[in-house]
Amino acid sequence: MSDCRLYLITPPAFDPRAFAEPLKAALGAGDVASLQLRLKDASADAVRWAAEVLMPITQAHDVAFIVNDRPDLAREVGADGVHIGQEDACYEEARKIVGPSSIVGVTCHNSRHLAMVAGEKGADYVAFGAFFPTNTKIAKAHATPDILSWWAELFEIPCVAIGGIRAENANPLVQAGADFIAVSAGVWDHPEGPATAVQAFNALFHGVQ
Ligand SMILES: Cc1ncc(COP(=O)(O)OP(=O)(O)O)c(N)n1
Ligand SMILES: Cc1ncsc1CCOP(=O)(O)O
Ligand SMILES: [Mg+2]
Repeated sequence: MSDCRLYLITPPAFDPRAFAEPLKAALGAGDVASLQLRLKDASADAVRWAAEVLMPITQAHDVAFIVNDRPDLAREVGADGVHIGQEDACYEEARKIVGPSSIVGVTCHNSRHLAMVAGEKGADYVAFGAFFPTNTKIAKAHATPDILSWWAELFEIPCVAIGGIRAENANPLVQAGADFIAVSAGVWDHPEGPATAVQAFNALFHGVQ
């Protein structure tokens, strides 16, 4: 059994009240560590409203709620943390806004250098990807599992694998030492529904030595 856990990313656009149902199904189906609210190009009010609807659900399941891109909104809505990319607020600014006890995660693409810099600054996790083709985002980089095994061997800070991951292709990433597998379409667009996808990921994590 591995210690790897699921890190869900919301679909790119959704109606919060309608999304509450698949979210409850996913979180009720098995272990999920966190949910990232990722609403690109949405207004601040849309992010606030989504957080208001979704956070009570994540809290009820003991799932961390992370806001993408916007440390200011993460703080305002009382999220557990923020995820920042290389073109978002810098680490220092994000940390200053969300405070010392909130989660700050940093995109590191396929770069060992970016990951070491983020870790040195105090990031709570580093994210590598994209590992597989994805329609969710035009990915800037392609990562391979060796960056996960390199990181896991040298550093204690958790690493996240992201990009086109489904239960069927995740095994090499789990084997390589990913602490979290970040997934959007692989859960929300699963042909048998999000609950089946969450179960399949957890079965994989439990089966890996
Ligand atoms: C867990 C996780 N990893 C990577 C990303 C990508 O962040 P970024 O590079 O800033 O791109 P956008 O997601 O903002 O389009 C992420 N969101 N989450
Ligand atoms: C946000 C992000 N960053 C790199 S790939 C990606 C998309 C993740 O979504 P999916 O799991 O649907 O590929
Ligand atoms: Mg970003």
